[in-house]
Parts: sequence; C-alpha cells; structure tokens
Amino acid sequence: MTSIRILVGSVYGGALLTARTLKKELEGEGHHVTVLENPVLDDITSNNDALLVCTSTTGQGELPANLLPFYLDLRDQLPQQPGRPFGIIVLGDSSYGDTFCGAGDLMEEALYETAARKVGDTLRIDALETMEPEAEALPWVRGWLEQV
Ligand SMILES: Cc1cc2nc3c(=O)[nH]c(=O)nc-3n(C[C@H](O)[C@H](O)[C@H](O)COP(=O)(O)O)c2cc1C
Repeated sequence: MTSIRILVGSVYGGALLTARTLKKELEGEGHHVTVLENPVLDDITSNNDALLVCTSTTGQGELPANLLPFYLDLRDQLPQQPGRPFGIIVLGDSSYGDTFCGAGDLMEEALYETAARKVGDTLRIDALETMEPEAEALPWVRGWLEQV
C-alpha cells in the first residue's frame, strides 16, 4: 500500500479528471490517494507521501493558474525533500511545438531543487493523439508505483 498525493494543474478539467480516475482505480487496489486541486506547500511538507504531478500546460508552456501559486512558493522556499519520490504526468498538445508539455518540465525542475527523487520517465499525453488522457495515465501509474 502506497500513500500518494496528486498535485493537479488543470484549466479545462482533463488533468483533474485524470487525477480523479487514478484515485478511484488506485484506491480500489488498496492505495491511499489524495487529490490536491489547489495545493499549498503545507500539503507536501506535512507528510512523506509519494508525489505525483498531474498537470496540463497552458499559455506558452506555462502552469495552470490553480497550480501556479504552489510552484512559485516551492521555488521561493525550496523546502528540502531529500529522496522523496515524485512522478510527472503532463498533458499538452504537440501542435504547440517547443512548449509541448512545458508545465511538466517546470514542475520537474522545481522538485529537483528540493532534492526530491524522480521515479520513472515523465508521461507526456498529447491531446492531438488522445481524447482520454486517463486511459494512458492508468497503465503508466501502475508501472510508476512498482518503482516508488
Ligand atoms: C490557451 C491554451 C494554451 C495552451 N498552451 C499549451 C502549450 O504551451 N503547450 C502544450 O503542450 N499544450 C498547450 N495547450 C494544450 C493543453 O495543455 C491540452 O489541451 C490539455 O489537454 C488541457 O488539459 P486540461 O483540460 O486539464 O486543462 C494549451 C491549450 C490552451 C487552450
């Protein structure tokens, strides 16, 4: 059994639906999952749960407004999380070119600066290729959990 905190960034609800689907499925398999729609730093510093970012990309490779305050506080305060496992699921659209899935890179950089430990490769979900991000996220997260 693993305790997981999902940090959600979403504009139109795709990433949020993905996070909620993961919670439902993983809790059915005995894990404990907290979905954070408006995360604050205390949501991660008050526990040692594995961290899973599930965010879309907006603007020009930017973070959605609901995740941005968390990101800025994380960058400002850099609460050290040595060895803490994290994973990244990022939604984007490859037609945006260079900024494809940029939000995931921003979160990865910030978490690395806290000395957290990345587990698995980033899952990049391309809106051009799928209308069901949760269908890609579910098998990925099962593999991720085996490495956490
Ligand atoms: C205004 C706007 C800007 C976007 N900018 C980017 C971008 O820079 N890079 C990218 O990969 N996707 C970009 N996207 C695509 C979204 O990330 C993608 O559609 C995603 O599935 C939306 O997820 P959500 O429903 O959780 O917000 C943008 C979409 C919109 C509407």
